[in-house]
Amino acid sequence: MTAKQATDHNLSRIRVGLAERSYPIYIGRQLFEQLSQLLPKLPKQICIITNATVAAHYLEPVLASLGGEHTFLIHEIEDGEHAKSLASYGAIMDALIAHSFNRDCAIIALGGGVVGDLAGFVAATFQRGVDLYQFPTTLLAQVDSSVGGKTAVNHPGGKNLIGAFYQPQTVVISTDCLSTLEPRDYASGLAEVIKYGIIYDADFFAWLEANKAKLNARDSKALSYAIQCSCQIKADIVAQDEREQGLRALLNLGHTFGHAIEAELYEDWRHGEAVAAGTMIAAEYMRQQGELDAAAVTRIETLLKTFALPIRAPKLAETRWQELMYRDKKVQAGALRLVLPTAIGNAELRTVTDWPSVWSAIEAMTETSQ
Ligand SMILES: NC(=O)c1ccc[n+]([C@@H]2O[C@H](COP(=O)([O-])OP(=O)(O)OC[C@H]3O[C@@H](n4cnc5c(N)ncnc54)[C@H](O)[C@@H]3O)[C@@H](O)[C@H]2O)c1
Ligand SMILES: O=C(O)C(=O)C[C@@H](O)[C@H](O)[C@H](O)COP(=O)(O)O
Ligand SMILES: [Zn+2]
Repeated sequence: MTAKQATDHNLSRIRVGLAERSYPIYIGRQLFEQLSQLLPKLPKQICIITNATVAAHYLEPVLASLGGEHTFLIHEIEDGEHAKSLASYGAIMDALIAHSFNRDCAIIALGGGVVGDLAGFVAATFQRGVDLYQFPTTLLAQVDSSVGGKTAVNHPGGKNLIGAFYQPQTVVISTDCLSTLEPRDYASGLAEVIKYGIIYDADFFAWLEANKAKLNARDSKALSYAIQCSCQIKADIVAQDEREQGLRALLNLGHTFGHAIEAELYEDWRHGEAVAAGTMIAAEYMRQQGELDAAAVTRIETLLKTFALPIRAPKLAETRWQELMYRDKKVQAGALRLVLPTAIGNAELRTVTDWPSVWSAIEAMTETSQ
């Protein structure tokens, strides 16, 4: 049965077209119940990486729909950003080896971005690479982390410092998962959705503004549209620049600041929350440079606030900001490179050597300055 014949009429399919290999993203309702129709025949050995929170809701339908002819290794990691670690990675490798998993096994990531990034790095490196399937269950993972092949674990020194580009075979987005998501995790995903509007698509940004009430109410049609647009934009960008030589860096809007916040306060800040505060600093920087009009900054702030996302950064010492931001993967020849919005719908990657101007924007956008 092909995707088009699958039982859910709302099913849509986006292709991530890469030079070496393309893959589909399926988006629809109750897709975890239709896996045998959507996916090619999977190998006998399947390792599902998940956590207890997600497993309680979605493991059973996934197992039932994949069928009984497989040998399953279910590996649950701890819940939280701290689990995106080399220790978790090592524990999964130990389990795969202890259970005699071979190179023809498949890894399924069932969970949010933490599970997806970690499972992706496992798949990229176990026996030099095995098939990876992404089943994202948070909004953030559905619109961003499951697509495009960035896999990673964190290091105490910073976010995503150890990882690989490794594309999945298929991404299956079952949108009903979002009904069980905590409000802060839902909003965190919306921060990455808003990012796409700012960097790439002014019409999409305006649509988000017009549909904010529906999105706040998790209206399924509005959500489905937002997920499809987000995945399409990400697929377009990744298809043009898989390894982040240029264009793809735009997906990092707000992240040089956001990753610094997360590295310092990951127990308290969700990824999307840190990205939201970081986006405001980037926008304020451009306003201070006279390159983004105040009305655009206000539109970004208003939309982020609508979803209860933080629009101000926590107070950190200037030296700590510098130390953390200069660990960013975009740093080149010792210089910061920041993604900076020039208008709603457009952003540029710029080398910035004038630290005082960056600090001025950070200071203006810190909590105490409200
Ligand atoms: N690879 C990429 O391109 C990329 C892109 C964006 C973010 N990321 C990474 O993703 C991570 C953040 O992902 P996240 O926001 O999904 O966080 P997460 O994976 O920690 O999930 C958030 C919370 O939601 C719970 N959860 C997951 N699905 C659920 C569901 N359907 N119902 C109820 N609870 C559910 C999780 O157990 C967790 O407690 C960060 O590490 C970030 O760096 C990666
Ligand atoms: O896919 C990308 O490219 C992104 O930058 C998406 C980001 O939302 C994501 O948080 C990513 O993991 C950040 O990448 P990093 O290279 O800064 O670690
Ligand atoms: Zn991100």
